[in-house]
Parts: sequence; structure tokens; C-alpha cells
Amino acid sequence: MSTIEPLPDKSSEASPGVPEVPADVLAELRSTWTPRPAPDGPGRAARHRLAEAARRLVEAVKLADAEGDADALQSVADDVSDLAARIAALPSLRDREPNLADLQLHERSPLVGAANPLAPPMELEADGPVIRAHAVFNAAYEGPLGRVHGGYVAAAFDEVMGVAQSGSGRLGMTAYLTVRMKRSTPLHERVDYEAEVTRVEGRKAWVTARSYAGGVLVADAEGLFVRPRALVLQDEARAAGEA
Ligand SMILES: CCCCCCCC(=O)SCCNC(=O)CCNC(=O)[C@H](O)C(C)(C)COP(=O)(O)OP(=O)(O)OC[C@H]1O[C@@H](n2cnc3c(N)ncnc32)[C@H](O)[C@@H]1OP(=O)(O)O
Repeated sequence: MSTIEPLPDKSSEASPGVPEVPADVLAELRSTWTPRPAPDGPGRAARHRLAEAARRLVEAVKLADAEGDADALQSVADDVSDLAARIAALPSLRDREPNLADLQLHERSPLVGAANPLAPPMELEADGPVIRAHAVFNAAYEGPLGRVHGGYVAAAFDEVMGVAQSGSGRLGMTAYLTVRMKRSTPLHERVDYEAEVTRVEGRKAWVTARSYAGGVLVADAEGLFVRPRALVLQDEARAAGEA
């Protein structure tokens, strides 16, 4: 198995075809995913703890043996069902307008959200124009035995690349995402990601990304992010108002 050099520091490199984005604009674009801050109060800390407990619960359920004690499984199914009802009876985000902290990707996303039990969660950081991330996928993400399911391999890329597109100076939606899975992505060990914008044309931005396990390239991806026409019209109206 060939290994590669540690991920290069590209923080000071400008790619041809990618406009220079002023630091303040970039900071604003990236404000929806800032690296995860400490919880802003005891309620949020408790919510993160609940999500982490739910992650352990999901993995434990996934691994529960059908050949074990059926009565014990029925009993914990009753307990989990009661717990779900207790949580659903607590005040819900469905009942109020979300605030900025609720809307942050690092809070709510199914890949990086600390409050979302579906998220491993991935950790994100900016290194100049390059977005780096890492994650450990537990047994709940298993596709082929001992390996991450291909859909989650692609989803992790979409998240990292969706953040990296801010290097284009604007945000768009994933129009296409092509992932080349060169090797299996392993469970239970750290997977590293890096992504950056490689080309910008009008409202289209192309982003490439790579993932590594133990320093070995396991997958790479290319995606097109398109700023929706409706948002472009809003941008133009705002710019005309400011002129
Ligand atoms: C706004 C910030 C959100 C951040 C989200 C981050 C990542 C995500 O996970 S997004 C969720 C998954 N993605 C989606 O749900 C996207 C669904 N699709 C859409 O909403 C629309 O098709 C959208 C926005 C991509 C394009 O729609 P629209 O604004 O009408 O653009 P449209 O006029 O059709 O196309 C614009 C240009 O893009 C090109 N284009 C659009 N889609 C594609 C595609 N799939 N492949 C190649 N080119 C495409 C068109 O050919 C056109 O090119 P040109 O200007 O050269 O003729």
C-alpha cells in the first residue's frame, strides 16, 4: 500500500481561475460554520451531551445481537421508546424561531452538527482557502463489513466541499458531485479531508477534495456548486441599492 506525504499547507497559495476573496467577505461567508465554539449555555451543553449519548445508543442498537436475550432486547426497546417520548415532550425547536446559534452548521448539520446524533460529528477548520476536516465513523455507518457506506463517503465530501465553496466568494447549491472511491474508507479510525475551489465562472464554482486514512488517499471528489438564479437576482438588487 503506497503512502503519501502529509497534507500540504496551501494556505498561502492562490489557484489560477479563482478570484481573490477579501478576508472580511470570506469570514462572513464562513460564519455559518465557524469551528465549533464552546456551548453558549448549560442548555446547549446538555443538548450536545444528549446527542453524544444518542450516538452511542444508535451504535449500540446497530451492534445488538439478535441471537442474544430476546426479552432483554424487548425490555430496552420499551425503555428507548419511553425515552423518545420524554424527549419529544420537551420544548422543541419546532415551537420557536431558531436563533443564529441553532442555525450554525456545527450545531445542526447531519455531518458536523454537535446537536445532531446522525453526525459523527466531523470537525472542520479553515487553512486559508483550503478547508480541512476530520471524522471517525462508528459501526452505525458501516456499508461493506468494517468500511464506511458509500453514501456516507459521498455525504462527507458534500459537507466539506459545501463549506470550501465559500472560497469562490459566494455560496451555491451542489449541482453535481463526483466521488472516486479508490480504497475503502475505514470505520473507527480518523479520516482526513481537504477541499478547495479550483475554478469560478459567474455563479458556478468547481471544488475538488480528497480524503485520507492513515495518510493514504482513499477517495477524491469534484463538485459543481451553482448559486441559484433567485439568489443572484437578490444579490443584484442589493448591489443596485448600495450603488
Ligand atoms: C445557498 C447556500 C447553500 C449551501 C448548500 C451546500 C451544499 C448542499 O448540500 S446543497 C443540497 C443539495 N443540492 C441541491 O438540492 C440542489 C438542487 N438543484 C437546484 O437547486 C438547482 O438545480 C441549482 C440551484 C443547482 C441550479 O438552478 P438554477 O439557479 O435554476 O440554475 P440553471 O439556470 O438551471 O443553471 C445555471 C448554470 O449551471 C449549470 N448547471 C446547473 N445544474 C447543473 C448540473 N447538475 N450539472 C452541470 N451544470 C449544471 C447550467 O447548465 C447553467 O450553466 P450556463 O449558465 O453555463 O448555461
